[in-house]
Amino acid sequence: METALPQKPQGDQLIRSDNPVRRFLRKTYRAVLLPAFALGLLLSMWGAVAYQVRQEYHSARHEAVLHSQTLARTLAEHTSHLLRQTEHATQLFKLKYEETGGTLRLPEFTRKGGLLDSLMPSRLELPIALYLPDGKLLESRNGFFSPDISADPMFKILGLALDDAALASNPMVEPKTKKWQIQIARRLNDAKGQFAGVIMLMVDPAYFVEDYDRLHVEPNGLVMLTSRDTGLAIGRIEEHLYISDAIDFTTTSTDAYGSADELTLKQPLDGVERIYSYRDMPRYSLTAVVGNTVSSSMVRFENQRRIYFVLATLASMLVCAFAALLMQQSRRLRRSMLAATEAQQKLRAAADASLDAVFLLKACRSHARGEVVDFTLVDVNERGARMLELPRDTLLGQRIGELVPNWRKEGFLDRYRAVMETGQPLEEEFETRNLPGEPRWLRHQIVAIDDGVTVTTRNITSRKRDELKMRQNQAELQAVNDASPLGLIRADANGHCTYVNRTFEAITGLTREQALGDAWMVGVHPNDREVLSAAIRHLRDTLQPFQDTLRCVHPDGKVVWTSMKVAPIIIDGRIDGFVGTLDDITLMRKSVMALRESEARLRTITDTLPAMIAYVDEDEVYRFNNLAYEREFSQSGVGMVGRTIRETVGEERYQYLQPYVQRALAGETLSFEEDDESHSIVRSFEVIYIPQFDEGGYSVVGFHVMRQDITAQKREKQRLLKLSQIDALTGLTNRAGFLQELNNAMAASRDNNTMMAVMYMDIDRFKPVNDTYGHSVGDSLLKVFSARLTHAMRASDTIARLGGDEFTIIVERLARTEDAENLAAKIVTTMQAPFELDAATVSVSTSIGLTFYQGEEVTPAELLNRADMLLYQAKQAGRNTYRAAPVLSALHATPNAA
Ligand SMILES: Nc1nc2c(ncn2[C@@H]2O[C@H](COP(=O)(O)OP(=O)(O)OP(=O)(O)O)[C@@H](O)[C@H]2O)c(=O)[nH]1
Repeated sequence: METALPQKPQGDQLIRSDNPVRRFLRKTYRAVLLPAFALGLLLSMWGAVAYQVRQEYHSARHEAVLHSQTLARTLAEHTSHLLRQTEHATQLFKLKYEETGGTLRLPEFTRKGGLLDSLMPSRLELPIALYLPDGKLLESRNGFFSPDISADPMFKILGLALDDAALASNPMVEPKTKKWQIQIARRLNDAKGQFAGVIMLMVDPAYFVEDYDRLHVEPNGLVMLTSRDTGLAIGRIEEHLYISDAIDFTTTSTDAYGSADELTLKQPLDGVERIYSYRDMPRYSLTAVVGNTVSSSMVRFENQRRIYFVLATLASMLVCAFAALLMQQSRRLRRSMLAATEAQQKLRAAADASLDAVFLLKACRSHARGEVVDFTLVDVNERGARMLELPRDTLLGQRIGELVPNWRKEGFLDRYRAVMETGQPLEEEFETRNLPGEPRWLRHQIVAIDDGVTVTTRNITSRKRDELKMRQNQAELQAVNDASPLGLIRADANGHCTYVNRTFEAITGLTREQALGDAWMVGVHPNDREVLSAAIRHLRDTLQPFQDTLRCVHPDGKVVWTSMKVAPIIIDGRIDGFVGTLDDITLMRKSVMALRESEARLRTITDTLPAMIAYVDEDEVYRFNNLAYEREFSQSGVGMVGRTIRETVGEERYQYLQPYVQRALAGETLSFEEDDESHSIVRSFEVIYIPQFDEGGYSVVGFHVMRQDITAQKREKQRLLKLSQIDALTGLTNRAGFLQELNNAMAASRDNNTMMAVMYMDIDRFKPVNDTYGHSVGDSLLKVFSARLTHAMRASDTIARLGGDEFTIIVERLARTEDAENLAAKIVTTMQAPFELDAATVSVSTSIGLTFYQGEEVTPAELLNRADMLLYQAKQAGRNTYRAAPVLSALHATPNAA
């Protein structure tokens, strides 16, 4: 919670609300101000430097001009002096000439150590000539002179002039020698003062400039004499001599620093820049010019200027660097201000958007002691206003003690004051009923600010409810875990135990505190700890649950057998921990062991029995079988336990057994016979299925099978049965056998819709035979009668002796009734022949009752009775005949008779 929550838009917000043009101008102003200031500073500085350099330049230039001028003056004075000396030489000649009455000649005058040498350096060997008054050359020395100068203006002037002044010509080029010369001439007078001729000397100006070294001209400096009238000039630079007739120059005589004559060549002599000055020699129309090179004249200035520029450059760099630094700092400051403003706005927005109610409170102090007695609400966000259920504007400026009842009583004032005094923030959660609306849970954060506190409040009622719910769930989960019959253990990814339930404590004998961390391993039997290592490896390799049996050992040595299951807790494909369960199987294991012993005993017993015994579960899978069963059904020595009946007995036999199996699994105890023709001999088995119910007796969980070979018993039974159905005297089927056969024949007739016949016959007057010949002869007659009857019938016919002298015959698959009647007639006839007996020959006859059957609804007894009735009718008809009729309509129809 920050200490300030601005109420109004700040400066940057105002800027943001400006129109784009003003914003652009402000930005431009901010961007340009500092660079412009730096630029102005640089311009001012460089302007000052330039001004100073310019001043220095002019000063240096002026000094250079003055220096040149001094040299030019020296040159001019030297030249003037020499020329004046030349004039004096002419004057001396004049004087001597006139003294000698015009006899002085040049040799005399110019001889070594003569008059001329007294005035002029002899080494000059100045050309000298003496002209007659008519202008003709009288004599000359050291040079060429024109032979006639009568037309020369200077000669004319001298001829006319009366004064004694010498005339000097302008510098000129002597046409013949092409040398530059100054002619100095003086009038000679004779004794009468008449014009007697002219003495003339010629001076080569080169001489003046050749005397260069005296002037101390700077290296590469120029020394020059020039004629203002002719433009002829002769100069020297170092060892080079320049002669020109086209030197053009201008002169300036004043400048800002006082008088200084400077000369400027319009056409430079060479590429070297010089500062020239001059000195006029008006008498000779000459100007002495001296020029020093700028490089040598201005060397001090150049050094000075260089220093100025270096210093100015350094200063400029400093200004630029400083300006750049200022701009950078300005940008940073600007960014910081923007960031601060933005952060302030975001903070405000965050405060308004916050899930928390935010209150900014300023301390109210008592006048007397300055003690904090209340707090004024300086700012509050929207959520805070909603919490107090008042508009925000209304809340601002109000005292919190008046806004929230019981605020002081519940100790908030003291806590706020404590936060202010200690500076330590306070965070607490509490339930309040002081605020409008429902009672609620609040989380309160109090932070000290300057002379107040900020209070951040969040409604955590729902979270508190969730926590309560979660604690309830945890308690429930704890109770469930503790009530679980399974021991539960939770371990982290390193296998360190973090939780066990009560059952785990009971199984391992360790308390929860003892089990945490790695200590729970001591509860595992030392020989089984490798199982745990294997479990961890398995889980890490496969991420699949692991199950095995594990022994736990209590501190007192008691061993508990458990079934252990461990599964990894996988989060994002990585093992985050493990959850394991321990199931106490000690009792079950004892039961299993006891069961195994019992089963072993049972197996021992049942293996000694000849009967085949097995147990099949509800899935028709063998769970037990004895040795006899295995011998009967095992294929290739493969055990049967775990295999189904279908797999064991084969598909064909299973189809036969399936109905019985289903009946047994439906809860029926049943017994049936099963014939086995799979071997070379046909064997019969008696099979008994006894269902096994679960403990409650409600559902069938399987059935017991008892199977024994009854082939021998069955054969004996059949033999006895057969014996019981045979008449001992005649070997024919007796009454019981006949009734069985009759029953079978009637069923076949019905099934096949075929007709059959039943004959009931009796020997006529048999009693007299017994009476006459004795009972044994009677028996013999019965035997022979039976044999003759058997002979007369087909093998497929059934012939029986019901008793006494009564016989019955079953004829099946009759095509017509007539066939049976013909058979009856044939029997009657056959029996009429005498019977040759051992003791006597006896003649008897027989009577037959014949009836037919083809699916009618009559019983065997009724059918037989019907034949008996027809026999009676045959007897009544006088015997030795037969009577035939259908079984039902016989009473109403007239029976056929032989
Ligand atoms: N020898 C001998 N006689 C028998 C046997 N069983 C019954 N009898 C006699 O057979 C005689 C049967 O006589 P009946 O059929 O009643 O009389 P019948 O003389 O044949 O007279 P009708 O049948 O009316 O022609 C009786 O006298 C019986 O005692 C027997 O197994 N052996």
